[in-house]
Amino acid sequence: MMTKTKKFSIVIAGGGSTYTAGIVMMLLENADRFPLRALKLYDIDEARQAIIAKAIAIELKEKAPNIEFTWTTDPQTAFTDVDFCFAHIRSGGYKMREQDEKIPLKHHVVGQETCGPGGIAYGMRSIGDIIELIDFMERYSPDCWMLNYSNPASIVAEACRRLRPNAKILNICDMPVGTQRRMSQIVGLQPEDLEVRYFGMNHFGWWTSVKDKAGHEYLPQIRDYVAHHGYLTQVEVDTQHMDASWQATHKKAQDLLAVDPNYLPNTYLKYYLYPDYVVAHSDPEYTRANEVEDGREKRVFTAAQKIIDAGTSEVGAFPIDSHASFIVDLACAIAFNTHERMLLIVENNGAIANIDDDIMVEVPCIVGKDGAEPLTQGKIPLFQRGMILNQAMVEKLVVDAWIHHDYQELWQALTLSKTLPSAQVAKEVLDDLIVANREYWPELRHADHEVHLMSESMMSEA
Ligand SMILES: NC(=O)c1ccc[n+]([C@@H]2O[C@H](COP(=O)([O-])OP(=O)(O)OC[C@H]3O[C@@H](n4cnc5c(N)ncnc54)[C@H](O)[C@@H]3O)[C@@H](O)[C@H]2O)c1
Ligand SMILES: O=P(O)(O)OC[C@H]1O[C@H](O[C@H]2[C@H](O)[C@@H](O)[C@@H](O)O[C@@H]2CO)[C@H](O)[C@@H](O)[C@@H]1O
Ligand SMILES: [Mn+2]
Repeated sequence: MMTKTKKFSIVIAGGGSTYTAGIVMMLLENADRFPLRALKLYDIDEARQAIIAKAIAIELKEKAPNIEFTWTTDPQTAFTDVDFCFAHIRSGGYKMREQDEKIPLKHHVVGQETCGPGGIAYGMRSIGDIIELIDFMERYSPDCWMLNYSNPASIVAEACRRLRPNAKILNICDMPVGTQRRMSQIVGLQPEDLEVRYFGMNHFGWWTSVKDKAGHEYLPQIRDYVAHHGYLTQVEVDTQHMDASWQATHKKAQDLLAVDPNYLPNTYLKYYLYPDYVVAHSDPEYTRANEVEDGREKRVFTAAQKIIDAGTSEVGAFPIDSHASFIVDLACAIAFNTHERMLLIVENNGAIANIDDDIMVEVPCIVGKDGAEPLTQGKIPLFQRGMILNQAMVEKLVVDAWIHHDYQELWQALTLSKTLPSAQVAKEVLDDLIVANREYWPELRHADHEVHLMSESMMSEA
């Protein structure tokens, strides 16, 4: 365990991310509990990262000149002498997110960043990149911890479990944090006043209890609210939430709750429970990738350029992404052995009693210097168990396909996904995704020719 006086060295992988500047500002705000001696940005896109980095350099010179700040595209420089790696890379960038969303929609199938075929395509791009980051970290700073929130977190976590089982990596998502904040507004408390029980996988789970520290259960009250309004609250909690598409997602939770009124659903279940509704309400010519390019990305890069041009952040400092303080909570839990309770993506090993041990689940964990210890959530009902087992096998098939370079396994993954209506449509979507991802995916081998022909003739008979 580290002493409270220790100052940390961190590297942010994906330095050119739309989130980097807000997270650096958040780190400054949290400097009293998580002091920094060095901060590095690492990215493979030198030009993109340089815009964010030069602006941050100006801000840090004005606000925290004692932090040694550098940016680089060289892995050795980036990963040497670091205590934590915060990883938020986007393999393939917004150009490929757009393809993940638009290709399935062309086939009248859900087109989304982390769910359905888009998430599978993104997973096939991310696995190799995250494994590479882990290897850099282990080579140059073997004691370093990676706090990963690069998506698709669920597939990435399963790939890490398979390929780097002993790596010091914790996978975390901000969705439960954000929704818990909405729940706290619904009941008139602060997020930190609430303690939850939750089970599922990333972007795919249910709250079974929301209590205050005295043990009062708010689930019924929140359920009544969500049944009428979804998670829509009146307070502007952060700018990302205010985009109309996010508001619609929070509102749709009321229809998710209707399917099982016992538990509070994760908003992204809409992609699995109402895929036809999602497709009908999507614009195949203008998806979330375009919204972000025209919104968050433009805002962040314009603000950075303004600071660079003026040579001072007085023209408009980056906003603090206070929402991201959960990353500091996680880092502190490891650094200071705080045993904080947080929702993380971990190997099940009995946490959910009636699903397989080797599924990567999202459950409350106690976090300390050795990592995360999942808290048992007991047995779950048939409906959720069926949904989880289905989705878990989809994600396992994706990782199998990536490891074996196997077309058949990837086709099976898409076929199994609740977001696709048939093996035929799954094949058509997959074949288009393969063309679009040629630069990023391993080249997939087709199964034995005879078996393949047989399956084609079986399909034409049907
Ligand atoms: N888990 C969560 O809750 C959560 C929340 C928000 C965002 N995210 C994820 O954070 C990531 C960043 O999102 P964004 O919208 O800011 O994307 P972005 O495209 O703006 O930033 C990602 C950066 O990663 C860089 N990059 C890509 N591949 C890389 C590699 N192999 N090594 C180093 N850098 C690489 C890109 O060049 C880019 O600068 C995405 O994966 C997104 O899905 C996760
Ligand atoms: O469409 P984007 O790029 O704006 O967001 C995609 C991410 O969505 C989730 O994060 C939400 C979070 O759930 C919400 O509480 C709020 O803070 O906004 C975030 C979006 O910026 C999701 O958890 C991430 O994994 C996605 O990358
Ligand atoms: Mn997430």
